[in-house]
Amino acid sequence: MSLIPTLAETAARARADLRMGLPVVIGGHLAAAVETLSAARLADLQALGPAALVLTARRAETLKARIYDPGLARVKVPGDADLGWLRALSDPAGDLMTPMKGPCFTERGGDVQPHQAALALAKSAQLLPAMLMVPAAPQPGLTSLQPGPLLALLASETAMHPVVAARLPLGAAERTRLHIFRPDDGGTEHYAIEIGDPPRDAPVLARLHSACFTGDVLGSLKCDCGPQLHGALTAMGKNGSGVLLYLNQEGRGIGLANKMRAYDLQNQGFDTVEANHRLGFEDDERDFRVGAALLRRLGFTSTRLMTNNPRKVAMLESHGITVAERVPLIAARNRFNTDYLDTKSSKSGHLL
Ligand SMILES: Nc1nc2c(ncn2[C@@H]2O[C@H](COP(=O)(O)OP(=O)(O)OP(=O)(O)O)[C@@H](O)[C@H]2O)c(=O)[nH]1
Ligand SMILES: [Zn+2]
Repeated sequence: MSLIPTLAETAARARADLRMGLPVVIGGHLAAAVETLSAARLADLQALGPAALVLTARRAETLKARIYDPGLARVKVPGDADLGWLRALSDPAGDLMTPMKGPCFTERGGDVQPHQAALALAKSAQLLPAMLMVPAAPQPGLTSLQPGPLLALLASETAMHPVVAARLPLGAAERTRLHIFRPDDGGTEHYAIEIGDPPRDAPVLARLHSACFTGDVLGSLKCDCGPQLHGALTAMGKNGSGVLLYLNQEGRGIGLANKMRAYDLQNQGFDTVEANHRLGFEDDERDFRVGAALLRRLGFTSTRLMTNNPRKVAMLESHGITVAERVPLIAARNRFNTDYLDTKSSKSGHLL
C-alpha cells in the first residue's frame, strides 16, 4: 500500500519527534532524548517501569561508567532521579564544575539492539546522544520502529535527487551554477556549485566542503573553513572550471548546537577531538559517501581534489571516483586556530 510511510519516512518522523521532546517506540522500549525531555514526560516514563539512561561508550568513558555493551552503556536510573540528574550525566558542560556524578551502575546482558538504534537515531537527529529508555508496550500515537531495520537504514547511503539548478554569478567566478540536491526522505539538502563548464571526461578541480556556519558565514578565526571555502572558489574561478560540493554536515556531522557545546568544552581546555568524545560523539561523524554520489550524479568520475584530509581521498577512491591529484588547501594560521590545526594534523591525520 503506497500510502503507508516507508521505513525512511517513519525514521524522519521519529527524528522530528525526538527533537520536540516526544518519545518514540523502538523494539519494545519507549525512548526519549534527554536533551529535549520535559519533567512531565520524564515522570510519565518513570511510572511505566525501570528506566535506563543510554549513553555512548565515549560518554561513558568520561563518566568512568562500566561499559558492558558494544558501543554503549545503560546506566540504571534511580527511581528518584530528576531531569537535572539525567542532564548532568548526558551533557559534559558541567563536568569540570561538578566532577563527581553517579555512582553509575550499568546494566549488562540482554539484547541491546534497541539501545544502539536509539543512540544512532539521536545522532542522526543531531541531538546529544543520550536516551532515556523504558521497556514498555507501544503507546497510541507514538512513532514505532524496529531496531534492526532502523540500524540498517541509518548505516546506509541516503539517496539524493536533483531539485533545481540556476545560474548564480559569484565574485570568484561569474559563470557559475548552483544545484540543489534533496534526500528522498525530505532531510538535509546538499548543494553543488559548478564553475564554468567542466569537461566530464577529464579530472575536475573539486572540493567536498562540509558546512561551517561560524567559519563560512561569520568569518570565525577558530577554524580554517572560511578561507578554505573562498580559496577553493577563487582557485576554480582562476582555473576556469571546477565543482564545489557544499555538504550540510555542520560540525563534522554533529550539528551546530553540538559544535557550540564542543566549543564551550574547548574553552575549558579540551581539544577538538576530546570535546567530541566528551559529548559522546566520534571525532568525525560525517558520511562522505554522499559526496561521491553527487559527483557521479553530475557526471564526474575523476577529480583533482582540493583537501588536506586523506580520509576524503580514500572515501572517493573506494566509491568509484578517481582522485588523479590531491591539491593542498592550506589556510593561514592565527592565534585562535593554531591549536585546532595542530590537533587536526596530530590526531585526525590531516596533511598540514
Ligand atoms: N565538531 C567540531 N566540528 C568542527 C570544529 N571546527 C570545525 N568544525 C567542522 O569541521 C568541518 C570541516 O570541514 P572540511 O573543511 O570540509 O573538512 P576537513 O576534514 O577539515 O578537510 P579539508 O578541509 O578538506 O582538508 C566543518 O563541518 C566544520 O563545521 C570543532 O571544533 N568541532
Ligand atoms: Zn569551520
